[in-house]
Amino acid sequence: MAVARLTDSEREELLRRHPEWSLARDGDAIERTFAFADFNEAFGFMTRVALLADKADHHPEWSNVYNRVQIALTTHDAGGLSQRDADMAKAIDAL
Ligand SMILES: C[C@H](O)[C@H](O)[C@H]1CNC2=NC(N)=NC(=O)C2=N1
Repeated sequence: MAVARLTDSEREELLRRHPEWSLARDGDAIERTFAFADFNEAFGFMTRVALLADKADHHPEWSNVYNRVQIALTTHDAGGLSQRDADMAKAIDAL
């Protein structure tokens, strides 16, 4: 399914609203790294993100090493950033 990519000004707005995320992959993704007290906390967070992501049918690209979780958001169906990534960043930031 085709999804619209964000315009440059929409991308800037996304970063303004979510300053802890940064652009990656030539502006086609945003990334954020989270650090927790330990693995249990990190994995609990991942579980909450997983439930959100599946409900939204929008899935993160991520990795976990002990207490750290690195998340990249991009929209495969758009070949870059879309409103779905902005919505997911907002939902993750609200956890
Ligand atoms: C068929 C299904 O709705 C699509 O493949 C969804 C699933 N999750 C997705 N997640 C992400 N990050 N990008 C997508 O384009 C995407 N598309």
